Amino acid sequence: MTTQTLCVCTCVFITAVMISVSAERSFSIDYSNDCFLKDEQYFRFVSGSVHYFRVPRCYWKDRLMKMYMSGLNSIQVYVPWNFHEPMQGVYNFDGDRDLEYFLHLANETGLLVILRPGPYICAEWEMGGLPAWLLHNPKIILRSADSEYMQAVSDWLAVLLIKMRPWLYQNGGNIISVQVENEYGSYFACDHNYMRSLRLLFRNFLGEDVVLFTTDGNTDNTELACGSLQGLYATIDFGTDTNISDAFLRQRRFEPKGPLVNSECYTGWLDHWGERHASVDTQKVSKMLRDMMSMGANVNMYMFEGGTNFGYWNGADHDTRFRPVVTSYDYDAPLSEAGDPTDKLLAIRDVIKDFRDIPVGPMPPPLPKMAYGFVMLQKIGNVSGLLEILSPQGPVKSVKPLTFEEIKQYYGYVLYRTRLPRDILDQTPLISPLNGIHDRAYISVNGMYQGVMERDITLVINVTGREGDQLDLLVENMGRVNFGPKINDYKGILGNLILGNDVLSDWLIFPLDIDGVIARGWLQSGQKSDGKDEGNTGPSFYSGTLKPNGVSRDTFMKLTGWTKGQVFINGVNVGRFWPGRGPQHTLYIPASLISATLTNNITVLELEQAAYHRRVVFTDRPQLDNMAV
Ligand SMILES: CCCCNC(=S)N1C[C@H](O)[C@@H](O)[C@@H](O)[C@H]1CO
Repeated sequence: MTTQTLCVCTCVFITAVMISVSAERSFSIDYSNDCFLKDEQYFRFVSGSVHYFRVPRCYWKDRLMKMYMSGLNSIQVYVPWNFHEPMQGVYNFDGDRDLEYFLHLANETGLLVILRPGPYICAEWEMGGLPAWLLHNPKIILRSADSEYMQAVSDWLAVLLIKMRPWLYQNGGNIISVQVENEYGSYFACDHNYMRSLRLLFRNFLGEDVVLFTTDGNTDNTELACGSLQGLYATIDFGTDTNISDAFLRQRRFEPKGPLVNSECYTGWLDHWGERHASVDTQKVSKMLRDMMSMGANVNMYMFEGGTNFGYWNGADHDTRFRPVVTSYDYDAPLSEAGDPTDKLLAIRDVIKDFRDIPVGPMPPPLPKMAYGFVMLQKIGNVSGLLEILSPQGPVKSVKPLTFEEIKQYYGYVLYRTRLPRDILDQTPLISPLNGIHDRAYISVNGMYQGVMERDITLVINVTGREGDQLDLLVENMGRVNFGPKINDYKGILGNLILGNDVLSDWLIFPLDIDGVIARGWLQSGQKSDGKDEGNTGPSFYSGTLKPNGVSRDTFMKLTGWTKGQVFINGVNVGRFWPGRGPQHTLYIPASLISATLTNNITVLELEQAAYHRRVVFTDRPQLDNMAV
């Protein structure tokens, strides 16, 4: 047989296989029998939400296996646009961002996937998943047919959805359906042209036979009226505080035929700093699940595994005031933040087993935890004194303050510096007249800490000083609003600051590469350490070492006596701490960040007042509750 003949035969064989595979695989809606069909057979999904972007890659299989052993046949997963396109036109799908590897693991575990690529996802994630670089144009209308927004959306979806197409069930993958936008009916714009444009893009990139759907809250019909669209199957979301029959009646008004679907059945709820820890009663969750499954409904439990808002990724809500979400996304979910099965999971599994066969075998046990004990930290220096390292390119000079977005830094911290225009020997108010501190500013005069200004809470602070003294405001982005009309959430100092009768001007604005500097190990204890205790010199870095003990285990870091800041473990930003506000009092540290053999570096950015004892402790249990610190 000639090579050419062999090649032709091979192509024919592969084509035949692909046709036979694709011919057998299909996922669709059966409007006659009000159900989904998988390969032309009745199918009901029992699903749980898990966010790969909130779980270290090394733990994805662990969480997926526990979800499978719980009796789920599907998972539901968002795709945060800002997680994958940090700068416009720059894409990252590596490591903890390797979505296709996550899909592969789900497939390997026997789990189908309900994909929710947004482009907006809400999810208590920074700006609801939208990239902050969209805000370069202050006139942009997010989540609308705005041409600049739609161009960016189209470019992003071209990258993502072309990647996703082979993963569709009918193409041999495990994605059974794809959500367009997210609770669009809850957004003020109600722009049907926007939804029509998205529908066209999704169809263009994914083909005509994928099940596309929408999800909307259902407190009243306006949400579904603005969020649904012909050609996208309308589904709803609700929790234990909703009457199930009433809810599905509202879905039926928009989908008179087809499967009943609750796309977000809330198993718990999110936590904001300074508020009581949210929890949802297990019995209520079990009963709601049983009732819905008895009706033949398709259910996705939001969340099944919540995970963690590592780094700066938490979002915020803003109704009456700015309410940033905590680092933990435990969500009181069936799997804890650390992936441990809870009583809620066991109760849910007991319900599911009455409706479908669940895998035989034990539920994987909680992963071992380690109480590594105390670590003493040493002060390295304050932010104001480390600018040469933290801001090597130097400041941006501007008569008036510029926002984070204007200097093209999107997350973390920026230092704003100016000089006092005159002697102010008496306590003089420093005011942000337009409530323009977004979100917290830590204020120092000549390196001596004065206090905090905070969005919506502390708009005035009294300072004193002499003409020409250095006034520093370290401004923190606490996370962009992820829900509602204020998601175009600019950060930094918005508008001018007034000191007494003076408008402060002639600013030096320092972008800070804190994460890069710490990841490169350029900030170690003993370096520029001032050693002596010269009072509170404002936001400062502290570091110490956790000696290896031959064991690398999950652990929880407790910062009793510290005030507020950021933790880095071996150069990785694990998130914010704020024990004085709570309800979160420990930070989850996955074992993947702890070396069993090398000395572990612990770096803390303390924004306000360090613990006098300079100690932190690594314990074997989390504390996310309303107990005193
Ligand atoms: C406090 C307002 C919360 C708004 N978000 C709501 S209703 N939710 C629906 C939203 O679709 C989902 O991404 C999550 O954000 C969920 C809450 O966990």
